[in-house]
Amino acid sequence: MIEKIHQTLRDSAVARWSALGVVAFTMLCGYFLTDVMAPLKPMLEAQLLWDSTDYGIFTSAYGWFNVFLLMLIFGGIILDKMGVRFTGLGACFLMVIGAGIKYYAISDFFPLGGQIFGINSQVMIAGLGYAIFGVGVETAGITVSKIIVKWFKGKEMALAMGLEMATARLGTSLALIITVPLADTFQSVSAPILLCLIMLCIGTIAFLVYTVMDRKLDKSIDESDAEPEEPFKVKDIWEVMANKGFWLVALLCVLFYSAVFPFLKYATDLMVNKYAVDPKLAGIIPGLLPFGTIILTPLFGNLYDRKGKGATIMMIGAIMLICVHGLFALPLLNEWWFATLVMITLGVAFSLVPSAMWPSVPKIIPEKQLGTAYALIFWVQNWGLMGVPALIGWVLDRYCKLGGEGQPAYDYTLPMIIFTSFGILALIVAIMLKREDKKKGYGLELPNIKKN
Ligand SMILES: NCCCC[C@H](N)C(=O)NCC(=O)O
Repeated sequence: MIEKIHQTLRDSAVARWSALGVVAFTMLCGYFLTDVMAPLKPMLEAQLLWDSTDYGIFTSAYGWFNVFLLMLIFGGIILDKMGVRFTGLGACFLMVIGAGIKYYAISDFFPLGGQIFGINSQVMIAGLGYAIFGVGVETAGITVSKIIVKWFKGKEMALAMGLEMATARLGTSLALIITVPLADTFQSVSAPILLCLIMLCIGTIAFLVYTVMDRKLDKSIDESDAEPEEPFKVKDIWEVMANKGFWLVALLCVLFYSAVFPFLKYATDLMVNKYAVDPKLAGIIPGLLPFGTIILTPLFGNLYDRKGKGATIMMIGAIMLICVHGLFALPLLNEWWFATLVMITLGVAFSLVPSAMWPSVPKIIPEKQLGTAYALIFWVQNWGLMGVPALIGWVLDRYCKLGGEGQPAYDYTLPMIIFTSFGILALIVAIMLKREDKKKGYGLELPNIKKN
């Protein structure tokens, strides 16, 4: 007798890779807006009279609601309770609303000159928009992670996560490379933000398409013999939080990402001030970083899927991070080509750690708690994404200003020492995670693809 094999839609390679393509495009649109203001820092200072502290406050707004109003944690609970379709669409709408407010604040329609809590009202309103957008894009991020686990568990999960991150980071590269030329062409700082707003609307339509695919997947799961998923309960949060492996991943995440994403917000300015790169071209060098990760993150993800060694990969990434920021801090070879080489190395580190870290979470946490676990990790990470840019902006204004006509505005040594320290702490945590894996047998050093 021929045994009937009950398949679900995720067993179709075309279906699962198409689903990935659609949600990855939505994330690309989100990442574009996230980093669009970074290359504009010198323009914001020259045209809108912002200083580094204003820029730091605005950039830190990304995490205001996620951190203080616990929006990310609510997002994770909603995700586990209501599912990916409802949560993903809600996240897209928040991104569009936030981007709209940010555009209004930077556009010519905004009345200049006011203050809110003693801070430039333009900075505060742009920050409000960015804070709402931050809730949307982070919730979209955890939703997409859960979507990938749903379609790819036991298959090419790390490769899929790597490809999703790679696509999303195309958005970061676009932001860093095309923003200044676009603002110059239209003679307007707000023109690139308007483009982001349009792209976010298209990204929302793409997610709507995904909801149709997701419905079909659920239907095929219902019709198969697959075990039904246990429903999420609030006590699951405490279970996740009682897990030491979870905390180590969360700590590694905040330390590692604090040395990368906030660094990117200042990297264009670093190129101008330390390496004397023309401000019009300065975004190209940091723009190479996400570009490098576009190729390498899926490559390392594929390696993890097939060969394992996840904990070791994270340690190597942390060591490279320390070397890179150390080299940026040293008064050595202040040449654009040297900065480019170091930036490419950072791209390798920035591919290694995420390609192993995100697919390791489902090895530590059961699937029904994954939304909450990713949300908690993103919440911890958001303390860094919020606090570090504000800290660096303040440090620049307070300790790094250089005087004199024709001189660069800032000495970046101290900010780069701060970023190096995050790398050192990340390495210590990565070593602890490897030890914990040995003790608890999470399987971080084992391949993800199960051989039948
Ligand atoms: N510039 C985008 C910030 C996204 C942060 C997000 N919480 C995250 O960590 N995503 C994974 C990644 O490596 O991009």
